Amino acid sequence: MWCSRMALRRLQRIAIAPLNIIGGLTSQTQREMSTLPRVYVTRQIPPEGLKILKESGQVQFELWDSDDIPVPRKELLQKVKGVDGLLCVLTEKIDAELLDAAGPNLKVLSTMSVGFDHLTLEELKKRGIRVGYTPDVLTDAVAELTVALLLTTSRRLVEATHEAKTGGWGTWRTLWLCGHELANSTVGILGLGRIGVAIAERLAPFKVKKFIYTDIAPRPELASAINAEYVSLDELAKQSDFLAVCCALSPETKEICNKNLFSKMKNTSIFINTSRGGVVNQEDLYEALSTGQIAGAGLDVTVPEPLPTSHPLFTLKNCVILPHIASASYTTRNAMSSLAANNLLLGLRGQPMIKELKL
Ligand SMILES: O=C(O)C(=O)CO
Repeated sequence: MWCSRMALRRLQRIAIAPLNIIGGLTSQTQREMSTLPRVYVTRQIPPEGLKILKESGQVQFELWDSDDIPVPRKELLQKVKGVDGLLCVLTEKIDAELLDAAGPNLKVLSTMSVGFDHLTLEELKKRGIRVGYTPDVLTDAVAELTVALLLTTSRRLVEATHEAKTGGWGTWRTLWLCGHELANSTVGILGLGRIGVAIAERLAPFKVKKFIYTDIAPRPELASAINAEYVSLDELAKQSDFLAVCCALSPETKEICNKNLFSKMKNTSIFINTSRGGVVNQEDLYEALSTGQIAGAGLDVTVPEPLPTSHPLFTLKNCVILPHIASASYTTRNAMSSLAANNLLLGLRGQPMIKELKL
């Protein structure tokens, strides 16, 4: 009895180590370890999530121990062989090839993201793999960043600091670096969900006159919280002084922001995207910005990511581009990693996850 408790304690300590340092254990502990579900983690996730996995004593896991470079596809296809669970981030494409490489043991996938356009859901469903994701915990951070990006773009802050630093700041001028203000404006939301509501709640104190939104269908419960009116996509384009894209990327929303939409927008409008780059046709956006069809764009997401520094959008003064940082606060990224770790562990125990996608 005493012996097996010791072994269990040792086992719990060892379970926190990446698989590749299992060697050197007694054969008894190795035998006990080998019965724990195997998990591959595709990124060095923030410490709170890692701690949950380590202290669970429930899994043996290996992780790609870097946050700077994603795991190379070839390595990933090797590492997933025979795993029971996979914890990934949004840079990993989870498709038929990867699921075939993993094989039939794989029962749970947990993504540390609210977006799931990197997952081939039909393939996961076909194989009976359960999927966890991380909504809600990032809503505040994404809404905050969206407001920051909107103001940065509409009040031309990047141009302004550049001018101040590089000698462009002459005398006080009456129309120099003028932008567009939120007071008395109409704000349009493309895709009204938790994040869209949180953005509107933060913008309302800026004396916005009206919120409008479009979606597949009206969403009265969410809309009533911000007193937003449901309109068609055309009306959204026509009426919005600020248009914030908050929809998920899907076959229906792919490049939904294109020439057709931009051509209906006002010349004074500001376009903001913190959802996914794929919802925008970037050539059409470049055209709209460079011809003055719209006044400015703030993008936290692009295709591809990273956007090559030689991309034409980087040449435009009226386009502010951020490197996909909407959820990047310490609190939020730790909360996302904890939720992803807990979803994974619950899934492997056959219990309901905290946040599980209905496939
Ligand atoms: O969670 C996501 O889907 C992101 O884009 C990162 O915040």
